[in-house]
Amino acid sequence: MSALQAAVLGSGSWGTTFAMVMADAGCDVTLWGRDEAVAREVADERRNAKYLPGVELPAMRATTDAAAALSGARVVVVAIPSQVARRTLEGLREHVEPDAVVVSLMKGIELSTDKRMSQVIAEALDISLDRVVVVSGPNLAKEIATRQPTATVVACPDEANARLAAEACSNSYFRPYTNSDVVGVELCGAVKNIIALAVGMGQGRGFGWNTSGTVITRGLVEITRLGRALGAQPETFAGLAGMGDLVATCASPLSRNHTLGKYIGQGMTLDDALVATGTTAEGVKSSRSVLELAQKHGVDMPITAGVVAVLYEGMSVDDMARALLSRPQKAESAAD
Ligand SMILES: NC(=O)c1ccc[n+]([C@@H]2O[C@H](COP(=O)([O-])OP(=O)(O)OC[C@H]3O[C@@H](n4cnc5c(N)ncnc54)[C@H](O)[C@@H]3O)[C@@H](O)[C@H]2O)c1
Ligand SMILES: O=P(O)(O)OC[C@H](O)CO
Repeated sequence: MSALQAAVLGSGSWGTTFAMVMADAGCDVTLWGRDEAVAREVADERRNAKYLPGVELPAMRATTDAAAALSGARVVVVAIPSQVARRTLEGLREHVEPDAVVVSLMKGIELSTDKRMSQVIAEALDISLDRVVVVSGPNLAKEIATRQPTATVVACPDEANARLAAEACSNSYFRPYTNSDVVGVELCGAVKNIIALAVGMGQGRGFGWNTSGTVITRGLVEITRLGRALGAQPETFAGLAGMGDLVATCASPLSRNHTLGKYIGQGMTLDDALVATGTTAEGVKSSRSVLELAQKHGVDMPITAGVVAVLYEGMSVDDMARALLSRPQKAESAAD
C-alpha cells in the first residue's frame, strides 16, 4: 500500500516537528513555508536551524510552492500563527484537494471574529467542519523534535476523519487519542496559553509554587466555565488537551507563553518581551479575543481579564494579584 500523502503548511517549530512526526509515522510528507532558505535547508540538509537547532530531521520534501505541496495531499496540516490563518488559507484554497482532511495545530482565537481555528479553516477553505480535525495536547515542539514520548488529542465531529489523522501521526513517541469534542479541545489549547502567561507573570515577579498551583487550578476552572457555556464536554478539560497541556505549558521554560509572561513579571514592556521571546506566543493576542468571547456569553474569566489588563492597560502584576484575591468569597467548585 502506498504511503499517505500529507502537506504541512508552516515551517516554524511545530509545523516542522509535526512533519517529522508524520514522516516517522510512515507518511509521505511535504513541508510548505514562505521562507526559501528554510525549505532548502529542510529538503537538502534535513535541518531547520532557525526553529529547531541541533535537530536532525527525517527525509521529507520542503518547498515554498503551495500548489506543489498540496497536490495529491490527502491530509493537510495547518501550523501557522492563528491571526494569519484566514488570509493565508484563502490564498491557498484553490490548491487544496476536494477530499482532503485539514488538520489544525493552532492554539488561538481569531481577533475581530472571536472564532476558533476550525471555524476559520472551514470558512477560509469553504469546506464542512466534518473535514476539519484539531490536534492539541501537551506538545512542546522542542521536546517532540528529540523524539521524547508524549500523547495528544485528535478531535473531529467525523470519527473516520479523526482516525485518519490519528493514524497519520501515530508513532513510537507520539500517541494520539481521538475525541469528538472539537469545541472543548480548541478552547483548552487557546486558553491554556493565557493561563501560562499569568503563571509566568507571577514567577517573573518572584512568586513561588503556591501562586503557580493556584493560578493553574483556578485557570482550569476558568477554561471549563467558558467551555461549558459554549457546549463543550466537561471531561475534556481533565484530559490531555486540558489539564495535560496546562501542566506542560505552565511548568516548562520551553513554553513561549510562559516565558513571555515571566519577562513581563520581571518588568519588561510587552514590545520588548515579544522581541525577547522571538517566535509565536499565541496567548498575547488571544487573551483579548477570549475575554471578548467570555463577555459575549456572560462568563466570568478573572485571570484572563487580569492578563489583558497587565498586557494592554498598564496594570502591574502586584495589582493583578490584589484584584484576583480581593474578589468576593465563594465556595470552591472544580467547575465553577
Ligand atoms: N511550538 C510548539 O511547541 C507548539 C505546540 C503546539 C501548538 N503550537 C501552535 O502551532 C501554531 C504555530 O506555532 P509555531 O510554534 O510553529 O510558531 P513559529 O513561530 O515557530 O512558526 C510560525 C511559522 O509560521 C510562518 N508564518 C508566519 N506568518 C505567516 C504567513 N502569513 N504565511 C505563511 N507562513 C507564516 C512563520 O514564517 C513560521 O514559519 C501556533 O498556533 C501555536 O500555538 C505550537
Ligand atoms: O510554546 P507555547 O507556549 O506556544 O506552548 C507550546 C504548546 O502549545 C505546548 O503544548
